[in-house]
Amino acid sequence: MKVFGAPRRYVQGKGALDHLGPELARLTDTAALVIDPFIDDLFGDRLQASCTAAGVNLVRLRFGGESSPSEIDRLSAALGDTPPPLVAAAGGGKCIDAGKALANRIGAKVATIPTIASTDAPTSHNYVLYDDDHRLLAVEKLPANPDLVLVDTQVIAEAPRQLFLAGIGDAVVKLFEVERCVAAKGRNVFGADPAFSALILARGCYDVLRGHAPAALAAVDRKEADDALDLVVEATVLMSGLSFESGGLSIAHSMTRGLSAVPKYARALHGLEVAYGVLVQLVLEGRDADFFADLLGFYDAIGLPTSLVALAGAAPTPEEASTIARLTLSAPHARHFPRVLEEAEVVRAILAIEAGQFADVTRETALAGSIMQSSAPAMTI
Ligand SMILES: NC(=O)c1ccc[n+]([C@@H]2O[C@H](COP(=O)([O-])OP(=O)(O)OC[C@H]3O[C@@H](n4cnc5c(N)ncnc54)[C@H](O)[C@@H]3O)[C@@H](O)[C@H]2O)c1
Ligand SMILES: [Zn+2]
Repeated sequence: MKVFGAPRRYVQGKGALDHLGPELARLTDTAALVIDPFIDDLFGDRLQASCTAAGVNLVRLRFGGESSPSEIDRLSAALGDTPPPLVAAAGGGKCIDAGKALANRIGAKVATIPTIASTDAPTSHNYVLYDDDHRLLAVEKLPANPDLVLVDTQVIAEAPRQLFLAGIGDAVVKLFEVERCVAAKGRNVFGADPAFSALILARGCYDVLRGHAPAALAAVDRKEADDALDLVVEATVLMSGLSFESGGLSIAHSMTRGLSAVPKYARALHGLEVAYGVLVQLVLEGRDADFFADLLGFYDAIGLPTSLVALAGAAPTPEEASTIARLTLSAPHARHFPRVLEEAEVVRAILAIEAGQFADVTRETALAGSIMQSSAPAMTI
């Protein structure tokens, strides 16, 4: 069976925050709002006013900083005995995930209001829980994707550039991962067959980023939403999220399992880690020199990392490269590749990239993995 999941309604534009009230009024007359304290100070009163004008009673809860069971206990207790039928969350990925966890706990609908375009949390039906020491505990699932995603592009334009760049990195890899998952007949995030629509969205996402990411970053530098930023936000928040959930993942996201186990890379932003990780995937796929010249030109133009030195300021030791390769291959999405990968070839790819040898290693691994050409049914658009 193939499954395609998506939010019920997506609203994006300059000044979208002022539409929160009318949008929530379509769903409920009472809502809780889990809100990043920084965002509450800037926009909390404005969100409250929009809801009051639309007849929606909004209970504001300031987010404590971690998407953890103890934080969900605290937020849930603050709502008392009559929890609202909808939980909205305004902030970064952690705050949104805490809002989703709270909603799941009390059986409420979900609305997300991302204030940075850095992750796929706003549209997905997943949420990530950590313990109070910031260690990953679990990835949980909501019964459905959010009922509403509301994105104010001016808020995103005023947020930090590096988080916007990380969102671009997380989105640019989706085409290559969905292609591999589809070709390998892998499973998407719903545990089902990938939907062809997800591949089309991943292709559209990639094309938007290649065409408009530099101009969108310039808009972030000016702190002013424009048409380029508008398109890129739709790609990084909506298209990226839909394409990975319904299309599936591959080596690029599997690399985060290896990178997060090596202290010098563990603190890098997720989107920058996967932007690097997809280079390892593409070397293993056997892409040619022209392909890399084109893609690396794009990376250089916008500041995405083309090596681990660029990601975190230090090259891996051979032992660290082995650790990264071993843990990467233990990730479930690593099976979404047309052949079974050996640890040694992943290590070779990692070390070759540090030496700037993208296409040299390509020839070697392409020969070693020649079954890839014959067993991968190409899905072209
Ligand atoms: N649910 C999913 O599908 C999914 C997918 C990817 C990642 N995640 C999760 O997302 C989290 C990471 O999210 P993130 O990268 O957004 O980081 P984050 O949520 O930690 O936010 C980063 C910082 O940005 C600040 N911030 C938020 N909006 C701002 C604004 N407009 N201007 C200035 N600062 C602002 C926040 O206060 C915070 O300090 C992780 O916990 C990860 O597990 C979830
Ligand atoms: Zn991601």
